[in-house]
Amino acid sequence: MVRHGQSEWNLKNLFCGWYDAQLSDKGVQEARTAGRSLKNLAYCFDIAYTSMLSRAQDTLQLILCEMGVADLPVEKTWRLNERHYGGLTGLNKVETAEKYGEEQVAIWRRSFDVPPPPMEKDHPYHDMIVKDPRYANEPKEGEFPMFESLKMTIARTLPFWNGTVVPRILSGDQVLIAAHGNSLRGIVKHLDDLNEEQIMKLNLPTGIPFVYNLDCDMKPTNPGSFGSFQFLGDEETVRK
Ligand SMILES: O=C1c2ccccc2C(=O)c2c1cc(NS(=O)(=O)c1ccccc1O)c(O)c2O
Repeated sequence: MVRHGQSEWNLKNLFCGWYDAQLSDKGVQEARTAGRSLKNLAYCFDIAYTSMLSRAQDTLQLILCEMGVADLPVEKTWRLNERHYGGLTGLNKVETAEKYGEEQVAIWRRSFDVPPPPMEKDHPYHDMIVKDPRYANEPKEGEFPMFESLKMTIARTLPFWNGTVVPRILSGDQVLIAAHGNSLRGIVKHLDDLNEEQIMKLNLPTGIPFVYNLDCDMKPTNPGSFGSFQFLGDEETVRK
């Protein structure tokens, strides 16, 4: 699995969520480097999954090109999208604190199930996101989020993991997932049976692939430092 490379909004430290920010130049380089390390380590995949957002899709394409397998089957799902930050989408640190106060920010930072405020109809990015043709078929009516807590994000990512990825892996396929910090947290929390505090401490670095080897009970077999995945290439700090 790999978290997308740095995006233009990561660079500006803005809440991005479902806004379709592009990769920064650094993010493009990170994705290429990830592809080269996967190629050098002779990884080969039968299928790849990614989100509906360009920063993850482009990271995946750059990786596949570097590996020389640009024609690998790819499936895209909203369930791998980044957490939806609701009304905070597009705000930076100062604007968030100004608008909601340091106290509220501190509560949000340490909460697993406290959601941000919803993205209202008059939000600058509301129509751009809700009316995007990429979401014509899904999420289904009533499933389209206007805000998500981390708990809510994990709850809509795991049905994809259990319903689509697990059968693939049990059939013997090697799977590559290019997604986002919080949707990948959901999968890691599930595989390593982490509690809420542990998963909130885990900050996956951008563009560094990490590997799970799973047994026939879908339990991780490789021991690891934090959780049981292992980073390829140099490991950055993965804790806050
Ligand atoms: O306000 C939030 C927040 C609000 C609502 C849901 C989740 C979070 C959240 O997860 C979070 C926040 C702030 C910061 N740090 S910060 O206050 O320095 C900050 C604020 C705004 C934009 C970027 C920043 O780095 C974090 O590191 C977070 O993980």
